[in-house]
Amino acid sequence: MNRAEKAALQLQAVSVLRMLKETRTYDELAELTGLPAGDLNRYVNGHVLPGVERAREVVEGVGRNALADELEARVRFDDEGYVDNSGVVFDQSFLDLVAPVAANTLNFERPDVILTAATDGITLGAAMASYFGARLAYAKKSKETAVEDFIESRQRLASGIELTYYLPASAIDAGERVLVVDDLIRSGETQELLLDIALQADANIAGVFALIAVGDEGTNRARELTEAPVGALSIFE
Ligand SMILES: O=P(O)(O)OC[C@H]1O[C@H](OP(=O)(O)OP(=O)(O)O)[C@H](O)[C@@H]1O
Ligand SMILES: Nc1ncnc2[nH]cnc12
Repeated sequence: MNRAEKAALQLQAVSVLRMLKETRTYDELAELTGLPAGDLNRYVNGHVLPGVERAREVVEGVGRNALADELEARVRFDDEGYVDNSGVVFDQSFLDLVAPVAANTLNFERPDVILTAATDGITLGAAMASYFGARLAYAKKSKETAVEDFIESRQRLASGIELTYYLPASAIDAGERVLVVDDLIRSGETQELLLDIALQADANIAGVFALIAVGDEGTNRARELTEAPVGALSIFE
């Protein structure tokens, strides 16, 4: 880890602690994290930064569970099991907290490009790209104007409807490491199309990450298509 990465991790831990502090007293935060309340006060108020190892424990341990709880509190299911995740994908600062937690706990290789699907994957993709210093590419269901060359991937869904995603061919170079992300994975059809686009670009897959997995169909499908790590922050049955 270089110095900038250490500093990013330390600041990240402060952000996680501040988010947790919003709904807790310092004593409750001390109980949750196992850290002394006085230290937590100094971190939250920005007087002192946690050491790198402490920062890692906060981001990887408490951070992950707390974020998963927060995510679960923010999403709503309708009567037919569809998810309203606007409380999550519209909140860039929440997503900024997700990126390092995902990276630290799922052990992806550092990507060159984050690949996602318009529309709802874009804000998570932007947070991940910013964290890794990677580019963001998003495939769309229609062709972007003035772009000549596209990679396209088409699939007939169980419903019989055909779904096509298009990505400007210049968005990914051969040999680049691509991390595929999305807000939600259910059937895995979208991830399959994104993985196909990355393979058409002769890229290497670094991993597949979703905020929310509804059941395990989609993640299992992705695991059949790549040996890279596949995971989600929260799984809903
Ligand atoms: O695993 P799957 O069954 O493929 O479902 C997941 C996909 O569905 C949603 O996108 P949607 O197609 O609704 O487009 P949107 O982001 O524009 O709403 C979601 O953002 C994922 O991309
Ligand atoms: N919002 C949503 N909830 C559940 N499954 C989905 N598949 C595509 N969009 C979805």
